[in-house]
Amino acid sequence: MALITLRQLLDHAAEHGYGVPAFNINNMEQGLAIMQAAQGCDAPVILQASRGARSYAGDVMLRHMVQALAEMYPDNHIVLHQDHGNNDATCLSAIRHGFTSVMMDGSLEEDMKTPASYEYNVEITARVTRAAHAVGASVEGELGVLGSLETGEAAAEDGSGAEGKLDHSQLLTDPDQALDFVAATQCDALAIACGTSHGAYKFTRKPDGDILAMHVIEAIHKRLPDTHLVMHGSSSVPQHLQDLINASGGEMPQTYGVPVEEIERGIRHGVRKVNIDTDCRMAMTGQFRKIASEKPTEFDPRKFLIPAMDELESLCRDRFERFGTAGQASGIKPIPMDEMARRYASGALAPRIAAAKAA
Ligand SMILES: O=C(COP(=O)(O)O)[C@@H](O)[C@H](O)[C@H](O)COP(=O)(O)O
Repeated sequence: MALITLRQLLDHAAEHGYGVPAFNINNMEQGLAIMQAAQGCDAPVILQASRGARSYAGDVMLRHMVQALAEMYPDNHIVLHQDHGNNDATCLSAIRHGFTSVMMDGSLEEDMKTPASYEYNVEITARVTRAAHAVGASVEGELGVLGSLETGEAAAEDGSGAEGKLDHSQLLTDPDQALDFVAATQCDALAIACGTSHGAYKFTRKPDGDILAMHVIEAIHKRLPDTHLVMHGSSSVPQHLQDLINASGGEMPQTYGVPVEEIERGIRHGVRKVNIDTDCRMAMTGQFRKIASEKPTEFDPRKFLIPAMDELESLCRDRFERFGTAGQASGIKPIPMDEMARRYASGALAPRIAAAKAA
C-alpha cells in the first residue's frame, strides 16, 4: 500500500484552500484512532514521528504499523513524516524506513537546544533537501526558533526546544529572510515561528496579537504566496480536557493554547500543515485518569484504551472538519515517489519565488 508525499498533499491543500493537521504517533492506538477519524470524514492524513517516537516504538515497528494502517484504510492517503530531524542521519534513515517526508530542523543545532546560525540552517537544510528530493521525499525546513513571546523561553517538556532566553528577533520569522531561505534550500514547506511553543504551557492568558503573532504569518504569506507554511506547537489545549484531567486527580495549572479560529485564520494565509500532539496526549490521558478514578478495580488495559481512542478520534475528527481536510482524500490520486523524484530533477517542483522576489 503506497503512502503519499507531503509535497503532493500540501500542493493539493493549497489548490483547494485547506489545511492538514499533522498528528504525532507513537503507538498503535494513536494510529488507529486518527485513521478512524479520517475514514469517517474522507480526510487525507499526516502521521508524524519524532525522534522520541522512533526510539520509543522502534523504526521497524513504526514502519510496519503505518503500512498496516495504509492497508486497513486504503481510501485515506497517508504521509509518514519525520518530525524535527536534527541531522542528515535522522532524516535519511527515516526515508530508508519508509517515511515519505522529513523535517530538517536547522533552526537549532544538532543537540536541538542551541539556536543555530542562519548559515548553518541554510547549509544543512539544502543538503538534506537535495538528498531527499533525489528519491522523491519531501522536506520541511524551519526558520525562526519556537518559543514563548511572553517569557522568551521554549517549553522544556518536549524533545526539541531552545535553551535560555531568546529575543523577538529569534522568536519571530523574518519574511525577507524566509524568502531567501526557501530560494536557497528549495524546501517544500516552511515551519515558521510566531509565538507558539510545544507542550501544554504556551500562554498564560487567552492569546492576543502580542503573544501569538499571526500577522507574521500573513506577512510571510504575502512575500511567499506559493510556499506551504507550517505551524508547530498548535494544540489548543482545550479547557474541557484540562478540567477532566484535573477532576480525575491531575494537577495541570491553568493554561491556554492556540485557539482553533486562529489556526483557521492561518489556513486562509498559506498555513497548510498544523502540528498537533499535546491535544492528542490530553485526550487520551483524560480518559485514563477518568477510568482509573471511577473504576479503581479495573486492570484490563483495553478498558482504558478504548475510551481513550474514542476521545482521540473525536478530537481528530473535529480538526479535520475545522481545517477543511474532511472530504478531500477521495480527490487525491497518489503520485509514486519515483515520479516525484523525476519531477524534482526536471525542475517542475522548484519553489516559485521569482515573482515574490520582484514584489
Ligand atoms: O509541534 C509539535 C506539537 O505541538 P503541540 O505541543 O501539540 O502544540 C510537534 O512538532 C512536537 O515536536 C512534538 O510534540 C514533540 O514530540 P516528542 O519529541 O515529545 O515525541
